[in-house]
Amino acid sequence: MILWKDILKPIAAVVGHDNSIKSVIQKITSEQADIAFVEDQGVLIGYITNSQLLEQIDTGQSLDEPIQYKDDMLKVPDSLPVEFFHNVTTVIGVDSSGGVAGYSTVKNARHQINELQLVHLNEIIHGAGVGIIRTNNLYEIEFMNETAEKFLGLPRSFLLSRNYKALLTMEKDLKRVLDGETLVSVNSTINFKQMSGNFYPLKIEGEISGLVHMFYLREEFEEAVQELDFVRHLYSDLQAVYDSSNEQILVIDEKGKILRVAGKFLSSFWKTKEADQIIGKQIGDFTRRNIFQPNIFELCVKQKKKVTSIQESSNQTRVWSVATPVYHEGKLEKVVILSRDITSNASLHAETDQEDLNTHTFETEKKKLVYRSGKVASLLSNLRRAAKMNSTILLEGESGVGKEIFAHEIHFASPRKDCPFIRVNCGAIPEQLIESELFGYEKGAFTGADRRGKAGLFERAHTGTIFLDEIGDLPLNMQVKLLRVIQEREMVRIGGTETIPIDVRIIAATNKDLKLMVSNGDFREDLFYRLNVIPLRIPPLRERKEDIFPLAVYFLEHFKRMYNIEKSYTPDAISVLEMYGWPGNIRELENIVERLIVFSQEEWIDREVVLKVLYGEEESKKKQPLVLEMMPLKEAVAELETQLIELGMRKYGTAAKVSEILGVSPATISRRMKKIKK
Ligand SMILES: Nc1ncnc2c1ncn2[C@@H]1O[C@H](COP(=O)(O)OP(=O)(O)OP(=O)(O)O)[C@@H](O)[C@H]1O
Repeated sequence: MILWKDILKPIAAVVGHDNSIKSVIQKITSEQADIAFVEDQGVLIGYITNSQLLEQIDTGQSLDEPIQYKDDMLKVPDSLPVEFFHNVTTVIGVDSSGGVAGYSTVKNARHQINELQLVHLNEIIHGAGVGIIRTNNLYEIEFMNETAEKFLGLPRSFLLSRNYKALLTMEKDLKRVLDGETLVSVNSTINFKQMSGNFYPLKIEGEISGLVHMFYLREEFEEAVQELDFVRHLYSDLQAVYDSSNEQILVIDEKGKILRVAGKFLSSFWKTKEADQIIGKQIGDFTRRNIFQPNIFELCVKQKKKVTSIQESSNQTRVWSVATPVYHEGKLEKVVILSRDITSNASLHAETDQEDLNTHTFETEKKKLVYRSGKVASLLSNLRRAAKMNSTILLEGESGVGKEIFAHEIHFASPRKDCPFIRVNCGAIPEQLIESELFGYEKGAFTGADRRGKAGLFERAHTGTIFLDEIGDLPLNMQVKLLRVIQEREMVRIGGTETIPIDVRIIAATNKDLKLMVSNGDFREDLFYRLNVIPLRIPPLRERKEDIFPLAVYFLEHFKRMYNIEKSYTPDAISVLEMYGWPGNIRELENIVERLIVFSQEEWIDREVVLKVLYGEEESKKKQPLVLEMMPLKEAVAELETQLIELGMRKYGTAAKVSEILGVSPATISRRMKKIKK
């Protein structure tokens, strides 16, 4: 609100009501005023301006004649807001003590109000990026805001009072504005800056007193348009990238609703054909229905940071996912999840194995054999001794104990180590192919055969080692043929006549009881005795528990490298692994470690997750100790005692403390410990 006192000017010249024109002109000139106020006995009764004096002279009056002053004047308290009154041209402001505080013409008051309103308007639109320039009706710049200053790159001190019309280059005549026209969307240039904006005539009391130019810089606007264009192109480029990407890109809102899917849609993971079918659904519904685990969105929201995890679906599709939270002004807005199918890597691995198995390429790379137990150490020393000789070795052991890896050890410890090592999985080759695979064929031997003929595995293993895995699965007719090769050390290709000498070291392996098979008539006795020259039994993992920890760490390292993530076991987790019975032996341990990586959501693989993975959700909730296999009671009690003492020693370090906790004498603990060490 504008008050009169804000705009009042001081009264410079006061004259008497009977003063001559001449004396008033002298008074106004000496005071450098353009208005003189008329008084009578100390009271202001009117006013006279330069132009009124000139009018009087114009009518032929002599300079000595008294002035003809005007009295359309009103006295108002100076603390009141400015308002305009009918038939009043000049206002005298009176202060609180009744004295004259100053004057203002109505025209000046309107002008001032306009000015202040413009300042006000500038404040309101400040930041909107609009330049404002106001001129008087001589085009002289009287007001400009900071944006105008910034846009034009010229300081206010330079521009104020300058002729805007002279500075401005534009396609329309600025005079039209002063004639009352509004010009909309006019391009103009000043100081090499291109502007676009509107020109408005500024009216005060119906009279045009100047113009207002409101504008923005064209380059800024065009930049914005270009930016928009760029974003549009970027979007279509990205769409193309997404479509050819191997990754699935998922955008989820802060509440877990799937907003968008781009890139490769992993349909088998979702168990859904089309990406459209998951849009709008809650991600949590999928994990609740166990379509896959874990809910990486939830992990990301909880941890408020980027998280990585392997997600596994109920149909064994595994994806490696990275979830990134997107924040806007400190608030979670969405989560973007990139997922890559790693099932294909795994099956690729299996396929290569399969291929090895079918084509039986040379497997010369030695696999690392990890162990810590005395049992494996002594087995290895026997095995290496046997390796030096050429005798046939029969490896016996449960499935998954690592028979192949021990066969490798034999080969690499033998004089044949630089020659081929050929693995034949007797159980995996179709019966009708087994003969041609083992012994090869001559060209044209049978329909579908390679025209050039093919060497069999025995030929390819010449001078090296042939590892006949799952020998118990070899069909009886093939057992006869194998026996002949072993006895005669020579063979003939299918369809061929030439005998080929064979110099191979045979290692056979089985997880079946071959003796029992012999007595059942399923395995030839003569072949059994030919193979069973040096039998070596590989103990199951439960009989060499000391190997569990180094193997678990070895596989964890392997998967950490494979998936490029960081995880470690807690000591309790290891204890649980060591207590487990491992019916599937090392192969099972390997699989379990991979699953632990999938299911552990933190960087630590803890006891709970191990229990869950090993025994399932329900079993894992049972109180320890867990007895999941049948065993003689005496053995079970001894096992429990051993585990309690070992756990106690790991936890408390001294026999005294352990005895206190277990409620037995320290002597009992020492005795048991001696027994354990044996
Ligand atoms: N001591 C070990 N150190 C490192 N890896 C091992 C060890 N023993 C076994 N493995 C690994 O465990 C897995 C199972 O081993 P392997 O295939 O040799 O078992 P197997 O006894 O031949 O089983 P099958 O019943 O199929 O004959 C393989 O990946 C193997 O590399």
